[in-house]
Amino acid sequence: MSAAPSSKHEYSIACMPADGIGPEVIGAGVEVLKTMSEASGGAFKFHFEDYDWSSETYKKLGKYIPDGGLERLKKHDAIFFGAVGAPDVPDHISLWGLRLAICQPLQQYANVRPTKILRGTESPLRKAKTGDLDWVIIRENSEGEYAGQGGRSHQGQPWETSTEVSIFTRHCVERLMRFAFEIAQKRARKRITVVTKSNAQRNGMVMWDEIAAHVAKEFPDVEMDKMLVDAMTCRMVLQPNSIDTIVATNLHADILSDLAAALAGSIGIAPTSNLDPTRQHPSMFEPIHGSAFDITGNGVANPIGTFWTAAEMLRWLGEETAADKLMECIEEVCGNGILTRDLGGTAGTKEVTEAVCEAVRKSYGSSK
Ligand SMILES: NC(=O)C1=CN([C@@H]2O[C@H](COP(=O)(O)OP(=O)(O)OC[C@H]3O[C@@H](n4cnc5c(N)ncnc54)[C@H](O)[C@@H]3O)[C@@H](O)[C@H]2O)C=CC1
Ligand SMILES: CC(=O)C(=O)O
Ligand SMILES: [K+]
Ligand SMILES: [Mn+2]
Repeated sequence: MSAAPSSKHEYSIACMPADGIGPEVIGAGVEVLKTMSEASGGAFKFHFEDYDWSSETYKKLGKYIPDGGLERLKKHDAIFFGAVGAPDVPDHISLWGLRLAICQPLQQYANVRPTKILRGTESPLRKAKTGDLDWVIIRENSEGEYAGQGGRSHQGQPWETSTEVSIFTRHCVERLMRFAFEIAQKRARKRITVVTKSNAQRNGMVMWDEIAAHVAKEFPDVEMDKMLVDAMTCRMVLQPNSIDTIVATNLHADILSDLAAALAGSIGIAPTSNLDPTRQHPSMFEPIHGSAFDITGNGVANPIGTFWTAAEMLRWLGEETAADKLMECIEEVCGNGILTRDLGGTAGTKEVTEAVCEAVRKSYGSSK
């Protein structure tokens, strides 16, 4: 069972780089975490266990997760995940075979996706500077459009039929809304935007709105507004400063969070936490991006999204001070212009990783 934040300061981490640039960025993330542990003089420790579950495993064995695999995963405090997806496996097989096959049974129902413009980096938005865009998107991560309900019949026939049914249950929407409002309440601006599409989607999304309004009553100090998802894309681009916390469905938030990352500079910087807020199961931490086969093996993948992910994992495990320190080191390195190509720089994955490790050592006063 997953540990609640505790005084033991020793954590068992399942390391699952999986596909594409996953091994490159997770390798870099593990290096940074080990450096932090060492530089802190062992104030906290990690026991990493490697899991080679990937599209290669699938091609060899016909499945991503071996029998009994989920039970093995449950004994860890957290899962540090790269990305799944390979050019020669259909994307729906890989995503359902690994990422969703972990998130759903482990009830990691809250997906947290913060974004901001890091120091030393630029937003493609002309007027947005560091500090102007500082959002956290809370994505429903257990049902909605990715519930997996539906089917296909009469394949290949002119009358072929397929359904992709969105599922919204009161139980799941309510627990997610409460989680999102709690996050909004802890942030300085105490402001939440409930993203919806209740004009066109007249059942599930109408219930979604009603539950949001109901939960909002428990949080009188949180200012809530509601926005249709199409209009939300305009607001994100035109008035980034008017937004703080966003709560949205599985699909809507998936799309909005890639947009958010790009508006903050690059998809290569953004982290994701797949949380089981009850802490009954381990939570899973991953960069927001996918396996990026177009740049795999070139040594250019931006590891910042994975470092920020590592910071979010530290925070969840109760190592707040270390998490803040790591974020400060990331921003220092970016501020010094050590940036990968996606952020307009020339540094490779290795250079950025070494710079962050050095900043970590300095920050703990153990620079070599
Ligand atoms: N959670 C997961 O495991 C996810 C898996 N995927 C899978 O990944 C595969 C590729 O999907 P795409 O739609 O291409 O999305 P992607 O996020 O892998 O790549 C989109 C674009 O962003 C660039 N990019 C991504 N991460 C980067 C980084 N760290 N540094 C620099 N550039 C970066 C890529 O080079 C590419 O041009 C597919 O199989 C997809 O299903 C996609 C998203 C999430
Ligand atoms: C699958 C995907 O794109 C995501 O989880 O963000
Ligand atoms: K990922
Ligand atoms: Mn996505």
